[in-house]
Amino acid sequence: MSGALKYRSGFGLSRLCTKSRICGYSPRKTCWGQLSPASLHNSAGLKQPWKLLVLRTSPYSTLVPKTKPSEDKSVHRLSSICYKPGSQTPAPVTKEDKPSLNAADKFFRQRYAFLYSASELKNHPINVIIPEIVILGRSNVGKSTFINALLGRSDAAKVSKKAGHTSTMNVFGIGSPEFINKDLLEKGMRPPRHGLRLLDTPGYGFRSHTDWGDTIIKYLNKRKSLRGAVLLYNREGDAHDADRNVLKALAEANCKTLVVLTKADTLGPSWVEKLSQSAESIRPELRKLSALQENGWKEGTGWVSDIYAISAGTRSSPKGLGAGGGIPGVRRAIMDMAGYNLQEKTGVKPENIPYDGDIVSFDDIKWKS
Ligand SMILES: Nc1nc2c(ncn2[C@@H]2O[C@H](COP(=O)(O)OP(=O)(O)OP(=O)(O)O)[C@@H](O)[C@H]2O)c(=O)[nH]1
Ligand SMILES: [Mg+2]
Repeated sequence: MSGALKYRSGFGLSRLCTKSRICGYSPRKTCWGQLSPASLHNSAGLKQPWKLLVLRTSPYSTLVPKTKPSEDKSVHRLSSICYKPGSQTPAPVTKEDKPSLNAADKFFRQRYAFLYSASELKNHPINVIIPEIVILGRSNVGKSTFINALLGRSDAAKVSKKAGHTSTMNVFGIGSPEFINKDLLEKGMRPPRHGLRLLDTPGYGFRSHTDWGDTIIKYLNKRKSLRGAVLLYNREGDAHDADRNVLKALAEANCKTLVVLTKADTLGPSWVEKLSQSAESIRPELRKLSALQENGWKEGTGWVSDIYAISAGTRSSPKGLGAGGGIPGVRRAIMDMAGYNLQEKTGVKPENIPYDGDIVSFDDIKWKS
């Protein structure tokens, strides 16, 4: 990721504003289920997502209560379950890790707002400056639960035992916008209210719809503010054809990819070995895929070689895992993918360095699907 602009923060964050991604678009219809296309509705059951957007982007203060009754305090603040290549045990959290884990923790918990639901690419409002991270995975793998855990809450995204619950792309704004380069805002544009956007998506596979997949594939290829994808695998890490198709789509779109194994708590006392086996089985697939790409989607640059694990949806976990285990490490990895530099020393005042990269175009809203 080439950085042209750098801000320094007051509490240990800085953001690298990157040049826009350029990627080809080839429509595919192989992902997101085999069910017959249904007429798409947004999460409130309305057929006009734009109206929903207007209704739900009410002033920020009404979206985030001052008291946080549902704040989930079960996640240990600085835990991380990260399997580095060749290692059979998770990398220990060291003293040096703590400031960056802490900074990511603050950023994610600081503020959030539900912004809008979109069932088609053209329903996504223009966003030229706030980095976006999309969460992908099979139906029921735990995407919505994962978003709640990242935010340190239990009620932001709707969770269900029933597969296929999330049926639109639901977008959350999080963190402070203080490191975003506001120079890129055109006259009349609203200043950013968040530092990052997270997108919950409908799952693929069981009870999914082809239309959902088409929309997401278009989003991966066209959205210039997209900085990366978190691909959730179930705990066994067993890749289905649907997972492979999505990985291929990410590779072809040259979208930076972070793999996270979910539901680690269900693995029992030998979770360390089982997760290690999963990580070791996923990496060769990623390597095989990146060998076929000529667009730069390689280990390290195209996909993150560290594989993370989490147990997001439960308070009781096997020994050593901890309730909500691993979430803080993933928060930091997401911020890294989004272009934030968490290694900066704290207490440094913001500093502007002129942007010399491409100006991100304004065209998101004009695309027709
Ligand atoms: N034990 C355990 N259960 C989890 C975990 N994460 C999610 N779940 C459960 O898995 C089920 C599905 O979770 P969701 O977050 O709704 O899954 P999803 O991927 O958003 O599902 P769709 O929106 O249908 O694609 C729910 O019953 C969650 O409580 C986890 O880490 N551990
Ligand atoms: Mg969901």
